[in-house]
Amino acid sequence: MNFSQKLKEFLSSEKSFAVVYSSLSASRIVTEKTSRLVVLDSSFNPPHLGHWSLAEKALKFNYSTNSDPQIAQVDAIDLDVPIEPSKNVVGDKNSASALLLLLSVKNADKANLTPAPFEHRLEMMYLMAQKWHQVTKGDVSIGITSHAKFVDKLVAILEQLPHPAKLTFAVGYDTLVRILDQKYYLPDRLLDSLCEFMNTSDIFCLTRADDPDSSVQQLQFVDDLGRGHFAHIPKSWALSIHILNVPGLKISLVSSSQIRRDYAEGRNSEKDSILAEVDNYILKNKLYTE
Ligand SMILES: Nc1ncnc2c1ncn2[C@@H]1O[C@H](COP(=O)(O)OP(=O)(O)OP(=O)(O)O)[C@@H](O)[C@H]1O
Ligand SMILES: NC(=O)c1ccc[n+]([C@@H]2O[C@H](COP(=O)(O)O)[C@@H](O)[C@H]2O)c1
Repeated sequence: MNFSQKLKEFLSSEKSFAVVYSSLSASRIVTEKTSRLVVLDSSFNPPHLGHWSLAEKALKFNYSTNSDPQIAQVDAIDLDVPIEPSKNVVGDKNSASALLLLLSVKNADKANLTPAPFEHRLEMMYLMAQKWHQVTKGDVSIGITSHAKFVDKLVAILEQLPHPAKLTFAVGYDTLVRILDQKYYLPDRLLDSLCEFMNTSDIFCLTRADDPDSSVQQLQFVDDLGRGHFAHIPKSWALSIHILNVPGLKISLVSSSQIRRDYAEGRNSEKDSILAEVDNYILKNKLYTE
């Protein structure tokens, strides 16, 4: 797939969101049957199995009981052994959910960080999307946004949905904390800025093992939120935040920056953290060599 033209068109347009690929026909991201669209927003630099796992868990999650139907089973097996995409993530039960891989060309914190050009990232996202569709049989699309903040991403995506669907933003704990950080909304109040977002969409959050906060502290943060421990955050918002900790999940240690360092230093350790197709692409195109 050649994304250069689509990327060029997007960057030179006034648009803040565009769909550049979909497993559905006519670049549709949802159908009339889709009740939930899971949005995985990232700089995909490169896409890795931590992203895959986050999407997988967000799609499998039971939002009505606030639980992961497979967590008991996952606990019972040896989580230290395989790090591979698991099969049949999206079964019939979840057939009304779809995944949107969203490339952010602007970041709320990092200024113009482009170790791999956007064309390459889109190609790698496409490899992940193809694999996702092949393994899970689920609907998946790829979008680009120029919005850095989630509140703005939500509005831009909703504007282009041909059918109404609930949006669930799948994020790691480090991102959840930043979504709720007042500093991104100044001079406005967090309460005013996020109210609509929290009332209309969900956040699915996976704990991260590489975070300075322990998994217990990460779970506690959302628990405290629901108890109204933060004066500037309404406790009702916790109803829209679903946090999941999978004990021993090795993939929660993976990060794009670590993978880039591993490639630059010629280590082989990154192979366990990305799809083989993405690994081949990185090597073929000599990405992250310095
Ligand atoms: N291993 C992981 N487990 C859970 N969430 C993850 C994991 N890796 C990334 N995420 C989440 O995926 C989203 C997009 O991640 P991002 O592109 O920033 O990846 P990253 O690997 O953290 O990148 P970088 O190391 O360059 O900061 C963020 O919400 C992030 O918290
Ligand atoms: N308040 C917010 O909505 C907020 C804050 C920090 C990062 N972000 C976004 O989260 C995504 C992931 O960010 P990092 O790559 O910095 O982990 C990016 O799209 C970034 O712009 C949003």
